[in-house]
Amino acid sequence: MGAVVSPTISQAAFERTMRELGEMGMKLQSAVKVQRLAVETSDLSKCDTEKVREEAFKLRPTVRRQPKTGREKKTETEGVGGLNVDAGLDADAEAGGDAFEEKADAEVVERSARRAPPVNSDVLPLPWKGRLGYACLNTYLRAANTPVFSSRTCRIASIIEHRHPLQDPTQPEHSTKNRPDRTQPPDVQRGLKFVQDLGLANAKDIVKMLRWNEKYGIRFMRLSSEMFPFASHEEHGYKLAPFAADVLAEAGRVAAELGHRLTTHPGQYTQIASPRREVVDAAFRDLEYHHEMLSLLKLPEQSDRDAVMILHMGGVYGDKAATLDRFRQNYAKLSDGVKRRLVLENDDVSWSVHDLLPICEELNIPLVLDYHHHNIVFDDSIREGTQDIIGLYDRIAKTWTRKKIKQKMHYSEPTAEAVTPRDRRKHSARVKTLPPCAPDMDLMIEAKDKEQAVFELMRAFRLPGWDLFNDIVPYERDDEPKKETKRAKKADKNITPEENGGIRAAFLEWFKALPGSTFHEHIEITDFRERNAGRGIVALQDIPAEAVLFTVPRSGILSSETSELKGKLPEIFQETAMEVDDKPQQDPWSTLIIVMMYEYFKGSESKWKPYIDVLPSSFETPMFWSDAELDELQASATRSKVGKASAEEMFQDKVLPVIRANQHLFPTSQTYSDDDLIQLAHRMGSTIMSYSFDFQNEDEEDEDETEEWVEEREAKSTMGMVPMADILNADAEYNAHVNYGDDALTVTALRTIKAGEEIFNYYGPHPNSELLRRYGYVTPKHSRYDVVELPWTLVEESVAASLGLSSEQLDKARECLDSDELEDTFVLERETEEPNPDGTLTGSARFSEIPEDLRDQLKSLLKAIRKAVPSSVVDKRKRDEIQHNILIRALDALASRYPTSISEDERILAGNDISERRRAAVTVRLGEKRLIQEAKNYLLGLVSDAAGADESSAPTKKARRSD
Ligand SMILES: C[S@@+](CC[C@H](N)C(=O)[O-])C[C@H]1O[C@@H](n2cnc3c(N)ncnc32)[C@H](O)[C@@H]1O
Repeated sequence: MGAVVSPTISQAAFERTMRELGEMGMKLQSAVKVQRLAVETSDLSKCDTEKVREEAFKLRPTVRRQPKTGREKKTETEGVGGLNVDAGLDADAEAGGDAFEEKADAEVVERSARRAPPVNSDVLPLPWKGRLGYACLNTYLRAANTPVFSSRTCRIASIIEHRHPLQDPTQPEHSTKNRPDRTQPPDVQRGLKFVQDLGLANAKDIVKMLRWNEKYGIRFMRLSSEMFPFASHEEHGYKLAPFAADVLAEAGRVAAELGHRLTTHPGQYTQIASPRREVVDAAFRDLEYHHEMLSLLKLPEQSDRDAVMILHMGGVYGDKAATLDRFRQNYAKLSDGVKRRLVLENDDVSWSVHDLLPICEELNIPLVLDYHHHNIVFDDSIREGTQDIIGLYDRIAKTWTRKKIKQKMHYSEPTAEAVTPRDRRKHSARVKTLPPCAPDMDLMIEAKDKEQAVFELMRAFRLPGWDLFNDIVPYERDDEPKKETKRAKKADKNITPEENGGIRAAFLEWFKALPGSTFHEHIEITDFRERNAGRGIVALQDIPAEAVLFTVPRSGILSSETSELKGKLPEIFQETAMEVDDKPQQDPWSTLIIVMMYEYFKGSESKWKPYIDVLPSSFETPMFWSDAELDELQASATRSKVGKASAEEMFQDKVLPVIRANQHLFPTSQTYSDDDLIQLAHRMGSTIMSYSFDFQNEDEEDEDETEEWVEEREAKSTMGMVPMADILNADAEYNAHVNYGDDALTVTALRTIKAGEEIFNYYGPHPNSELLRRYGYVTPKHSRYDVVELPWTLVEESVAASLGLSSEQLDKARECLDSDELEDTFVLERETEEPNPDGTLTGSARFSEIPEDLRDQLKSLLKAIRKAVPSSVVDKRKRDEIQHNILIRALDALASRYPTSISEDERILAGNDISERRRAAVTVRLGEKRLIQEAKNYLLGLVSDAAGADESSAPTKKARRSD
């Protein structure tokens, strides 16, 4: 028995420990950051900060991603409420993996200690007379209050989106308040200007970096290849001269004035020896782009010659000789300008110094020696280290001097514990020594800490300039706590692009592998965190109406029908489980939560693991707000609908007992406290709220049902999680539709979807308050559906005040009414049209009617008052007017429950420094106040119309009388 039980327990305990270690790792990481502030006091020989940092990263739990969708009863596309899920599962798995690898790691470190140093030479190039440089990014300036950097970029979809004018073109763009307005006609030039402006901002920052470098003794820098985003793209590319010549010339002027060297390094995909035509074409375009950028710097002759473009040979494509031949042929076709600047660099996979030197000599191409790469790809007949190439130094130098270009080299070091070539490809954050190069070399330090790595080297060897940066603190500055806090919060809430990309790619791959799934080739999952909308799906090319965007097989839906838990715990899924009295009755919510927790605890054993990984773990719904945040909703009825306590009661009654009683089915759950399990249930519940769909069970479909999808969802419908369909965001104007088929759900385009457009589902005609409650976001387009709840007590108070009744008189009148029939609240809303069949909206929304049930109930009360308090009887002809005035007074009372006015709220929303939650709360309460105002204006209109009618009828009567 023990042998069976204990592994489970130790595994569970282990996972828990690893989770805690993850948290410690985070703490360690921040501690390390703080330590790193003290560059001045760092002692390289004692403290390997890089190793500590690497360890901290290894232990860091994977973070999470963004909120999700919802569902709406009357619409067929029923996404449920939304949340942010995280990759907590992933984190656990990874952390577990790390621990299992601990032993192996120890071995690795030991072997590493035995390994020859990467630079096994006695030569130290001292006294140093050369230039040390860093590549592309200055970490200190990047983190400044106004960041300075040259790699602002965007996605192609953003270029396409920015072909449309901003909602308010007179104002700057804002991530939520002033976006491109897709209802306006697109203009290619506008999109082009958008991306070119990014490039200009990048290029303008070169001067700032140069001046900063100069101040601290750095005179060598690589320019970012991302300077002008997509400039070499086949379709979206552009020339630089027409718009960037001046800015680049200014950068070049400053570089020349200060004697700084500028170089570039086109990316790894720029390969002119590829057997694929399109790769070579793209490489040619990219090299021309880099050449144009460097030429527009208008550098003095020697500096211009030194402004080289470093290129790798690229792949081997199965045949080194053939690849070299292709290189020769294509090199011959390059423009003279490109040829002048082109330099080849040995890489860390295939092309060693020994491979490249001959072709460089043959074609008159300088060879840049990268020590780090060389120590991975070296001539193993000799040995690792620099000994095999020191003899080649002269030949390498000649490849430069014969073109009258100042030689440069690259230097970096592998991370401390790296042994295998794969491990060693990772550059360390800083470097500890100088390579055995000539002391006047231009040496590019390729280390993650960029300029900080250069400083550390300067300080370690007291290189010229080492005393200049005493007064500067590295990039983790403590003079910007606010900014850093804000950023850290965002990073915590949303996973990093890398993590996101990995999880997203794994999910897409998983989805495509589901039998029966399809995914249109012209759509892609996209990151919309910049506008707080998590992920979504966009069209990459125009997609015609009715095209199938993707298909989700029913077997891929996660529900109580598809999860194997149904077979393992049939009792909770039987219909009787909903009916037996002595146990709490399960319901579709509780069963789906249990199913999701089952799949969660299964971890990598779950069929849905890649899907669960992309679900959210944190949420913006009011369920997770603090009291202070909820207070911002003021008098909105939303506040009373959050339902946290009732949700927790349900988890206690229905979810926890099932998990506790079946721990073998929920491995590791025994290491969770009740509170932990409740938190997990919250997470699953909120995910279901904003992501799930309602759909009819296959075996319960009406035999005669000929419609493909189901309009009305009856009691037998099931809630399920529909991968991919729930990646779609929603909009009041939507362009996609979910069709419920027997075997699959298909999502089709309702109208032509233009390239760059987001694909939107429809959650239903929800007011912003409901969008917030279920999905955690609000949007101006849904304000047409806003509602406000008028409590009946306010109407009664208004009646008493208007008619001068005492509370006893009101009570007496109330006794004449059947209290069971009385409604507590009435919902006021605007009259608005349904969306058109193609998902667009026409017409406006306006308040045009007092709800009939409110009118009837008020009439009944007034009637009862007439009966109970005959002295209060008013002129019959005035009854309508009195009713209207009673309602106006009630609305005033309702409005007065909101402490701020409409204009104050508008001012708050117009401000920039407002958190997303506050913005959402203010939007909700403002929408309600506006509706109250509109309803009041409507009633005032009725009153004044009636007065006008009275006036116009009065003289007639008088006239009649005088007759
Ligand atoms: C079904 S999910 C949609 C996919 C989700 N964006 C994601 O990252 O997984 C529903 C959630 O997406 C977000 N969402 C959907 N439509 C949105 C919109 N128009 N604006 C902002 N957020 C939106 C909300 O957080 C909502 O709870």
